[in-house]
Amino acid sequence: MTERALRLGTRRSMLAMAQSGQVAQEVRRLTGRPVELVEITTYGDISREQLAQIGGTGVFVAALREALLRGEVDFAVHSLKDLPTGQPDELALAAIPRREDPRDVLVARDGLTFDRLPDGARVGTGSPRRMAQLNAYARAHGLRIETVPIRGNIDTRIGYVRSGKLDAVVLAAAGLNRIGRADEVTDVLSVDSVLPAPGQGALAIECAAADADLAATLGALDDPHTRVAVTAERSLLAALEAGCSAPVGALADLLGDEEVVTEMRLRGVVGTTDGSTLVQLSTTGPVPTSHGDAIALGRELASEMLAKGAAGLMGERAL
Ligand SMILES: NCc1[nH]cc(CCC(=O)O)c1CC(=O)O
Repeated sequence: MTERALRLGTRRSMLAMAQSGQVAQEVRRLTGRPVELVEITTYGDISREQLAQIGGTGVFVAALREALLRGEVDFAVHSLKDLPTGQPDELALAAIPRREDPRDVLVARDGLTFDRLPDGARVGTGSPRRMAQLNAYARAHGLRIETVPIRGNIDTRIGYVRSGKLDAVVLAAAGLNRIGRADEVTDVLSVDSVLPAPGQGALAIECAAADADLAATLGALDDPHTRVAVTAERSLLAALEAGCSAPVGALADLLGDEEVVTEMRLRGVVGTTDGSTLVQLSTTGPVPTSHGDAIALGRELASEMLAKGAAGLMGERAL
C-alpha cells in the first residue's frame, strides 16, 4: 500500500516557499513519504501586502494554524521567531530542526560595512530590537546613523537600498541564506553588538496535537540542542511579557565543541529604540536537561533584567 502524501501548508512568500520546500525534502528523505505543498490563501480578497500591514506575521501564523485545525493540511513550517510564545494545546511543536545562522546582517550600498557607513546614513529596519541595538552601537562608536522604519518582504527591503532610498537595511542572515541571497550581505553583525530575536534562524514544524503518529514521525527532524536553546530564549521573552515585536533580543549558545557540549550561555537585551538605554545581561550554567529547566533559565534571566528596569523600556510598539 502506498501511503498518501503528507500535506504541508505554506504561505506563498519566497521565504515561506523556500523553508517549506527544504523541510518537505527532509521529511521525504527521513520518512520515505511523499509530501505535497498546499498554498494557504485565506482572507478572501485582502491582499497579502494589506494583510501584513493589518496584523504582521501573526496573521499568517494564524491562517496556517486554522488550516491545521480544520484538517486541510497535515503540518506547517513557521519561522520560530514569528511564533507567539504561548503554545496552543491543540497544536504540537513536533520538531525544531537545527538552527541556521541566528545573526543579523547588513545589506548596504557600495559594499559598505556598518562601521564605514557615512555620517547620517539611513538604515532601514522595522524592528524595535534592531533599532535599539544599532543606535546603541552607533552611540558607543561615535557613528551618526538614522534608523528608518520600513516593512515588507526581503525583496522589498533590499530594493530600498538598490533604489538609493536607503543606505542600508538590516535583515536576518537565515532568511537570506534560505532564499539563496547570501551574496547580498555586506556585513555580518556580531551577536556581541546585536543580539538576534528569540528563536531567530530556527524553524518550527507544527501539526495537530491529536495527530500523535505524525508528531512522532516529524520528530525525526528535531535538533535537541536547538530546541533547548530556543526554549530558554522564548521563555525569557514570555517572562518579560513581551511579544515578537518588542525590543527584546536573546541568544542561547552552547559552549564546548560539537561532540561534548558543556554549558549553555543565555544572553538577553531590552532597550529603547533610540539606543540611549539598554539592559543587557547574561547567565551561564549547565545545559538544561529538561524543557522545564530551559524555561526556568529564561525566567531567571528575565527576573534579573526586570530588576534592572527592563519593563520600563518595553513600552514602544513596532510599526
Ligand atoms: N520578521 C520577518 C522574518 N521572519 C523570519 C525571518 C527570517 C529569519 C528567521 O528565520 O529567523 C524574517 C526576515 C528577517 O527578519 O530578516
